[in-house]
Amino acid sequence: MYNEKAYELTVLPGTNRNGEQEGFDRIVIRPGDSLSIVGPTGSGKSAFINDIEVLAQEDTVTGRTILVNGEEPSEELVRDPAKKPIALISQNTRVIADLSVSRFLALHIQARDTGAGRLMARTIALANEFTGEKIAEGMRMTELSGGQTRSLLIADAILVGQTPILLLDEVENAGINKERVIACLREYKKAVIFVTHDPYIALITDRRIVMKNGAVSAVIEPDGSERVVTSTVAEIDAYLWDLREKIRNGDRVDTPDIIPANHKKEVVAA
Ligand SMILES: Nc1ncnc2c1ncn2[C@@H]1O[C@H](COP(=O)(O)OP(=O)(O)OP(=O)(O)O)[C@@H](O)[C@H]1O
Repeated sequence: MYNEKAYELTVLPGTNRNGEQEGFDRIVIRPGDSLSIVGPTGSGKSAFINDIEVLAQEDTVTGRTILVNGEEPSEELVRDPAKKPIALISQNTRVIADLSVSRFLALHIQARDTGAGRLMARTIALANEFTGEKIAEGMRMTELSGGQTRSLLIADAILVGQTPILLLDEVENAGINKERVIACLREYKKAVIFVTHDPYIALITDRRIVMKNGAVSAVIEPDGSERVVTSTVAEIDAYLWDLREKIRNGDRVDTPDIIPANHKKEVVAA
């Protein structure tokens, strides 16, 4: 089982779209780390996490190398899906097996042979912490909404697959509670890398990697200067989450103010 072994990934630089060397030395990703990958459309965000997903060895378009625990990964780690320490969940991830939620989880639990009791109920309960629309055991996998599917797959990767590294590609618009996902991944000591256009995710991750022209152009670590903005964005995000739920429920919305006035002043003063 993965959780018995900690995995550390090291990304070594490749080249940008003009074939020029990237300007970083190495990026090390440890258990419990959260990273976001930001940058304009076409800047190479997906290519970056694809390198991690395939454990690139200078054999992708970027020429990057990924080391696992400081070494070139074994063939088994790269090829065997049951051994691979990485799960990629994107906004396009769909489940095509026509199974109920409980059957899908039962098959995965059986395949992973975790032998832990109540794992199915715990996985569904965890998924339900991530999504606003509750998932029930008897629902068909193919009938789940995008948000429900992503929530269940993230919970499944954490509890059943016990995958140490999660790559989440633009899942923010999919109706999942990002804050809860990040807190949970920290709690379970998972490393998580978000490809994101969402300012809130970018601000609450431990590091943000900025992409330009196919290369990493900066690695930004919080230094406290963004603290006030982050807490304001948290409030806006919570407000929007609530608003979305109300509108989805068919309610009228009449909440007048998004941010308390004192907060606005702090932001202006910052
Ligand atoms: N270092 C690189 N060298 C050569 N080609 C690259 C490099 N990085 C990315 N590319 C190519 O550039 C194109 C755009 O990259 P990618 O899809 O990763 O961008 P993105 O930032 O994820 O875009 P979007 O936000 O639209 O999803 C792809 O065809 C990709 O293969």
